[in-house]
Amino acid sequence: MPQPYPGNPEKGPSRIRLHHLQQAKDNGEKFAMLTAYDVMMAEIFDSAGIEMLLVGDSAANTVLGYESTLPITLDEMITFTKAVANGAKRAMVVADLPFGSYEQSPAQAVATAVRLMKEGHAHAVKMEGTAQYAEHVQAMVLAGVPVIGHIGFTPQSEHALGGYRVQGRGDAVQQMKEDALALQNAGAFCILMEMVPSPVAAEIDAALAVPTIGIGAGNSTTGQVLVWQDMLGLGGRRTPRFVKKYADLREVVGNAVREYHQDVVSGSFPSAEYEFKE
Ligand SMILES: Nc1nc(=O)c2c([nH]1)NC[C@@H]1CN(c3ccc(C(=O)N[C@@H](CCC(=O)O)C(=O)O)cc3)CN21
Ligand SMILES: CC(C)C(=O)C(=O)O
Ligand SMILES: [Mg+2]
Repeated sequence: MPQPYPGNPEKGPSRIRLHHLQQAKDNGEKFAMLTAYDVMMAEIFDSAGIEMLLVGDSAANTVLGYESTLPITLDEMITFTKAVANGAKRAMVVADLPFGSYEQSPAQAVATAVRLMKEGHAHAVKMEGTAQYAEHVQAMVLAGVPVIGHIGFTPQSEHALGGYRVQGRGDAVQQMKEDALALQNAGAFCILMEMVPSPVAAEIDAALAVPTIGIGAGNSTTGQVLVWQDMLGLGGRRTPRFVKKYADLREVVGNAVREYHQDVVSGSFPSAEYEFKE
């Protein structure tokens, strides 16, 4: 992947587009995606060189506090997407199609994707689903919507899948490969695989012409994605095993806020430098 700023503002594309991601796959290079749900984190991730920002329906968990991704609405997703688009100068902004907003028909999927692009200013959408959703992908692509297919563990189907578990073991491998190929052939520009055994993800990546993104899918996918609150250690809840924790923001924020509280109750904040004079 061509490297952006920091330190290298001249080199690299001003906006990550589909062909840059395809080039990464073709050249054996990698790219990174992080979730984002608001403008400030979007700005930080964008300036740090993250190629793709995912406005995940994981906002249901990380922002709204639900136990699953099922309750988040399209209107809520549009609000978060707008905020992220406002902070993303270079990164491609991808929005999840939330549960219930696309399954009924290709037409419903198009209408939802159009709202995420027209009102949310997303550059692309991601849809959970198997080969049975190929027609949905085809209809969105025909309408000018770049689509990422999300296979493997698809959290919107947790109740159908029997909980949060690794997918694509044993007999399911061939089916998963066929799903990936069908979604690619329907026009998906990228396939995301969640909680898939690494050798299976590697095999599917090799079988596909388009780039892949992994989360809990090993090191052979073209790109990787993590939920930012997990990788920066903000989430207090148990984090999945595939998460590497790069910071402990829960501790950083907790300490700073405790200090502020202490300063206020002791009367040491605000001191003179924070006051307005007459
Ligand atoms: N904060 C957060 N991080 C995520 O990665 C994430 C979300 N939310 N919400 C939407 C989906 C749901 N995902 C998840 C959430 C939890 C596990 C999890 O608890 N995994 C355990 C158990 C796996 C098992 O039972 O086999 C693990 O140890 O990895 C996995 C994927 C990934 N996405
Ligand atoms: C975990 C990623 C892939 C996702 O779909 C989300 O954040 O909603
Ligand atoms: Mg999602």
